[in-house]
Amino acid sequence: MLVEFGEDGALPPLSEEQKDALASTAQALATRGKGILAADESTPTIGKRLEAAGLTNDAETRRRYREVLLAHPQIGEWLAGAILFEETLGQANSDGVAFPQVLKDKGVLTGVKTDKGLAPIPGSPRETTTRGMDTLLARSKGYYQQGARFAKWRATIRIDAEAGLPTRGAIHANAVGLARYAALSQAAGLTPIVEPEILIEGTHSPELFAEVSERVLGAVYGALSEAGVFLEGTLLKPQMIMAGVDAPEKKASSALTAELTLRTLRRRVPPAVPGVFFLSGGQSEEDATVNLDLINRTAAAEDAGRRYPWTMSFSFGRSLQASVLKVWEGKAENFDAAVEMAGGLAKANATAQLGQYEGPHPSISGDSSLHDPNRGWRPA
Ligand SMILES: O=P(O)(O)OC[C@H]1O[C@](O)(COP(=O)(O)O)[C@@H](O)[C@@H]1O
Repeated sequence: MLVEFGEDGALPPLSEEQKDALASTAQALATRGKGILAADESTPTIGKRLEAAGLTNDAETRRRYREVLLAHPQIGEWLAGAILFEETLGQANSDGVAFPQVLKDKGVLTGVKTDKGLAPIPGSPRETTTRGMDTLLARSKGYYQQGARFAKWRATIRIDAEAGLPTRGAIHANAVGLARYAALSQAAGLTPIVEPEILIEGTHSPELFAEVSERVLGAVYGALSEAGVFLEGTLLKPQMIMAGVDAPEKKASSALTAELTLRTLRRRVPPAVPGVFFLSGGQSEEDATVNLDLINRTAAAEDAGRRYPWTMSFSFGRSLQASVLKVWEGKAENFDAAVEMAGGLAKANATAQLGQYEGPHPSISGDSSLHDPNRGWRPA
């Protein structure tokens, strides 16, 4: 039975049964040797990618493309979950099987993007908060009925040291927003993935990226605590720590990324959280895999169980899709090859979760990336 608001409008505490269900979803998603496919791009975002590949951004093309991503028969060996956009939740594959059922049949949990995109903060328009809170509880209950068991909500933080960004106000507003989202998702039976994405756009050094990440994660876990969120029934989706895309020293080495990412997580993520699932953030497909692998190898060498209690895996969007889209080209005759590519990318990253990735990488080219400089706010 899902929670209703009390007469005073407040959320009653979760029952033990509700907590058990939320925690077991989080634990299933955090299964070692598996990760999460993020195929939840909103219509404008997927539109940019489809249009760049010469395809039309209509509902049927989006359905056919999502079918490619979810069709591999062994996908459940490498993916514990897949995050869908709400439109996809209500669509079916070409045999008429609803996508949540397609995933269930393969042992993959269905997730859903529950945010409604970004809006500029009045007075600091290069910073954003995330939209969709007013309808979140009702929508989340509906998504649960459609088969979703976990949710994702993306907040973004921009670094621009010269302009004084991020502001304290933006960090606070986004932390509180993520905490409210997490509490409402749990009330609806959905395990929340909390995503405070620190944008890669900018000239910042990896060290500044790490410093900002610590501030942001500190604020987020403080707000989750204030909101009474049950941490065992949550997951974190952060960015790996690296240089800004326009930094003079453009590419941080994988070793530095692993070191700073692990240090940041160690300092700020409570052990009660079962899993940390990195976003790919516009890295090339191969870089994302190599970095995930090195993070897990480094953690293992440092006594993973003691210092890093969470599963560290992937919740990649672009790094699991760029080559798939290139192979598919929207053509029926490329379906099988594109499905193989989707499976190959998922498998490579599942191996990297175990710190056992040896290559060669299945992507078309090492620089296959869908980096998009406008992933902060854009008009809806
Ligand atoms: O801008 P949108 O449409 O909300 O999409 C944001 C995308 O960012 C992610 O949160 C992370 O994706 P990447 O791995 O491509 O960085 C995806 O889950 C999601 O599809």
